[in-house]
Amino acid sequence: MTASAPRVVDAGDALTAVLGEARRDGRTVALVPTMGALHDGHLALVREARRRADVVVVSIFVNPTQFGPGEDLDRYPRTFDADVAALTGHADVVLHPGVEQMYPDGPQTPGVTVDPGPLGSVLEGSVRPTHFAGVLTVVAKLFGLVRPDVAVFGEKDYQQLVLIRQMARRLCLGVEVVGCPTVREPDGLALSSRNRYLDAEQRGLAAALAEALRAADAEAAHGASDALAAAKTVLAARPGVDVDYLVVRSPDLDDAVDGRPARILVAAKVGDTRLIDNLPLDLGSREETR
Ligand SMILES: Nc1ncnc2c1ncn2[C@@H]1O[C@H](COP(=O)(O)OP(=O)(O)OP(=O)(O)O)[C@@H](O)[C@H]1O
Ligand SMILES: CC(C)(CO)[C@@H](O)C(=O)[O-]
Ligand code: BAL
Repeated sequence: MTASAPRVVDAGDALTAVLGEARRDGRTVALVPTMGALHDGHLALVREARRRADVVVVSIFVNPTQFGPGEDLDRYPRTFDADVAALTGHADVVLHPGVEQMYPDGPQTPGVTVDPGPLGSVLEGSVRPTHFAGVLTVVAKLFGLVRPDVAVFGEKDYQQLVLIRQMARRLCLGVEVVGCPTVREPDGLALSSRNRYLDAEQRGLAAALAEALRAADAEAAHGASDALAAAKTVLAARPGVDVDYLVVRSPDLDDAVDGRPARILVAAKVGDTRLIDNLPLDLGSREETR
């Protein structure tokens, strides 16, 4: 049997019709928001969506409001036909809205921007100050268009996942936000659409991010400072990796406490390409382990 291609719709009547039909039949709907240039990390989210709902909608929209001035909005990879082909047999609907449909009154419409609060200004937000307002606003709009029962996001963008969970809860959006573990290359590099910007030498250097996180994991039983020190040692040996931040935080991104689960998060530039990664850590405490 040949797998059927997903139905491609924009944010107009066809979307309303296809979702209305599903709802009438009592089927549940999962949404996987993406910016396209799909890879196996995205497909893992789509498979999780399939496990959790009857109808799987994947949105492909390169959202201008989450890119700051001088960022890569114009050169962000756009591979729509290949994306639809990759989703064949996996997704039911591809939502591909136009910018004017998502922002009918212009991208910076006063009164419709979601405020990410203090967590939006740290870590990624300290380097990309308007980024999370753009992400949360477009995700809220996608939730409004699709009204999903479940929405699936990757842990690769961990701060984004925490903020979207907060938004869904605080705005009572009635959607279950599910996080999926990061899918990696064999050397540990987290799959990312931006990896295609890397040349061969940079690609080699980029593996240092995951290597540093693994080194932290190996020391985690000794507590947060030993874990952090191990990761720093790895990154210090790679001068071509320009670290923006390397921190250990609680799963909610508050300060980490030894003896508890935590996350280590890293962001670095390799050439002109900014990469992020993170890993869960199970922190022991020095007193217990020494
Ligand atoms: N390696 C990965 N494993 C699991 N999920 C991922 C991975 N990469 C991206 N995702 C998730 O896919 C969703 C869509 O992300 P997006 O389209 O921005 O892809 P991306 O590869 O993260 O691109 P970018 O290079 O812009 O960061 C997000 O929820 C993101 O966290
Ligand atoms: C969630 C998202 C699709 C919103 O544009 C984007 O930030 C992404 O791809 O992670
Ligand atoms: N995956 C996060 C999207 C962004 O960096 O804009």
